[in-house]
Amino acid sequence: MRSLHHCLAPAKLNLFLHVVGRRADGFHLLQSVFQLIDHGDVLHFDLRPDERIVRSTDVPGVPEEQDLIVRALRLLQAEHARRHGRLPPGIEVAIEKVLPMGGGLGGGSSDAATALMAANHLWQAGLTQQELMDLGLPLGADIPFFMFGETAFAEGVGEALQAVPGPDCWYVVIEPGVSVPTPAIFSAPDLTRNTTPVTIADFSSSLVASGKQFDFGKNDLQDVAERLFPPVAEAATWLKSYGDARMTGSGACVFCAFSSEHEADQVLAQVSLSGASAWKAWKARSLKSHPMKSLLQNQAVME
Ligand SMILES: C[C@@](CO)(OP(=O)(O)O)[C@H](O)COP(=O)(O)OP(=O)(O)OC[C@H]1O[C@@H](n2ccc(N)nc2=O)[C@H](O)[C@@H]1O
Ligand SMILES: Nc1ncnc2c1ncn2[C@@H]1O[C@H](COP(=O)(O)OP(=O)(O)O)[C@@H](O)[C@H]1O
Repeated sequence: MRSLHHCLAPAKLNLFLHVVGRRADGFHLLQSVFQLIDHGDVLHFDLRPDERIVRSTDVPGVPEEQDLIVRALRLLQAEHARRHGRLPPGIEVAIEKVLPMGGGLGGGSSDAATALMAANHLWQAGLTQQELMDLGLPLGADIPFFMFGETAFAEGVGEALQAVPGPDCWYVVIEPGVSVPTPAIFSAPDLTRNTTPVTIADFSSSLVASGKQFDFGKNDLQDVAERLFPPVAEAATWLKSYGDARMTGSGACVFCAFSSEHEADQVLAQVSLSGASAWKAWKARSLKSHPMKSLLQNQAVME
């Protein structure tokens, strides 16, 4: 096989995100539930006649050499060479960028995870899921989750993952029109860093009690993001009139869950009437499993 086209790099939402401590190196210890949704970037991969990793699409603000996709593919190419004694062919990657940067949707990490899964297959590199997760972690804390590929309770900096049942629901997501740099949030002096740890059972029993998991906990990064980036606060306040709206990741996007597509459509119609021209709003459905998993299984059958 020489190509893999139309590979989704889905976004994630953090259904809650607690900061429970700090590591000796300054990184923050988190607890979160990560949920995949059916909205994301679309990537296309073609093997090359030479050994170069090349990005054929311009991504504003992200030079090719810094792109997480290119960096991830080079890491895997080197690992392949270490294991098999030769460099595999290069790859040309084209990106249909849909997800905003600095949106808390994990776009860059998801792109990198999809690229690693696609290249592992195209090159027949043979890395296990755990080996791919370990390879990706230094590039971005969310990369292991995307490779894990199902709703997960995450601890550590996001690398310790356990599957949990996810809600089947629709989300309205608002991009408030600002990009939030993650370091600005974690370095804020007023960030709450000592939330009492919860257990998976606490989270799961909230589903049994309420029939929905999205009203569990809170996003500890939200107060700081709202103070530093007022458009985040404006979008969150507006969306809160329709349910338990909150921010994802370190921002800037805010989301609210609904049990039907119809309810989500009704809220989206109100966004259009709100007059907030800087906002971009869309709906997405929760995903049970990463689409690359079934794509790769089907491709394997077709070979
Ligand atoms: C908080 C999350 C939740 O998903 O935010 P989003 O990126 O999705 O918004 C992620 O774990 C973000 O992880 P990651 O994407 O790797 O963060 P980076 O941008 O590389 O981190 C930038 C900087 O933030 C600080 N940082 C990051 C993660 C963490 N757990 N503790 C930290 O203190 C570090 O100083 C780091 O150098
Ligand atoms: N392929 C990529 N897509 C998006 N961002 C990328 C990519 N490669 C590197 N980056 C860098 O990662 C940063 C974080 O982007 P992203 O993961 O989309 O946001 P967030 O972590 O807030 O969800 C961007 O500002 C950009 O500098």
